[in-house]
Amino acid sequence: MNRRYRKTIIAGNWKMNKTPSEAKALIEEMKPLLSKTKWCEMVLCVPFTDIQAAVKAAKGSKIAIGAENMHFEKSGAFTGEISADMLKELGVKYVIVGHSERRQYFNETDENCNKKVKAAIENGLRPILCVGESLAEREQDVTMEVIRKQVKIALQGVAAEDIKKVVIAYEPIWAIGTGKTATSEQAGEVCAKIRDCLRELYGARAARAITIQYGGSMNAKNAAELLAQPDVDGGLIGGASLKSADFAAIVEAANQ
Ligand SMILES: O=C[C@H](O)COP(=O)(O)O
Repeated sequence: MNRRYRKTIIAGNWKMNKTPSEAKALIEEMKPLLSKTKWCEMVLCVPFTDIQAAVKAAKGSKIAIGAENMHFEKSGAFTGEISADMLKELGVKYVIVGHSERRQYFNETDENCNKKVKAAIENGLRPILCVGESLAEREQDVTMEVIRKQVKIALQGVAAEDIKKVVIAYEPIWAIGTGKTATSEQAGEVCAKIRDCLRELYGARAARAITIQYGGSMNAKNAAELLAQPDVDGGLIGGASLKSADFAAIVEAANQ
C-alpha cells in the first residue's frame, strides 16, 4: 500500500439493514474493537434513518459516518429524496455514489453520478464513486472500456484541486454479495488501470493521491491479500460490515 501518497479507507456499506437502535448497538460493539487503528480511516455508510443514531454512537471514536446515496439538487420538489445539505447538517462526511444496486434497481446513470459527485464536493462531502463491470462484460473482455466510461463521465467537470476528495470503489458486480471475490490479481489489475485513467485525466501527482478501494465479498479472510495489492487502498464492505468482529478484522488487515 502506498501510505506515503494516499489514505487507506475501509468503509462499510450497510445497505438496507439495521434500525436506528440496532445501528447504535452495532457501533457500540465496534468501537472498542476499532480503537487501535493506526493509519486506516474507517467509515460506516448507513441508511438515512440511522444517520442520527450512528453519528451519536460514533462520537469520540475514529469512525466517520457516511450515507448510501443523495440527490444532486440542493432542495425542491423531489419527493422522497435527501440533499447533501441535509446530510452535512447531521454530521455525515462521506456519501456513496453510483453503487451498482442503485444503477441496477433505481436507474442511476453515469450522468446522474456526475451531478452527485459534484454536488457532494460542493457541499463538503467526500463521494465514494462506485464503478464496476458485470459478469457478461468481463467475459466479453470489455471490463476496462466499461469502467473508463464510468470514471470519465462521473468525473466530468470535477476540478483538479478537488479530485483528491473523491474515493473510487472498484466493485465487480459479479462479486457483490455472491461470495465470489475477485482474485487479488484481478482487483489489483483493475485498480491500477483506474489509476492510469485518473493519471490521463489529472496527471501523475493527483492520480497517486486518490484512494481506490476494492469491494465485492471482501471479508476477514481475504482482506489482507486484496489489500496487499499496491493499488488497492481500502475496501467497500457490504455483508462483513454488519458483523463487528469481521469488520474489525478487515480494519486490522488494513493497518498491517
Ligand atoms: O458496497 C459494498 C458492496 O456492494 C459489497 O458487498 P458485499 O461485501 O456484501 O459483497
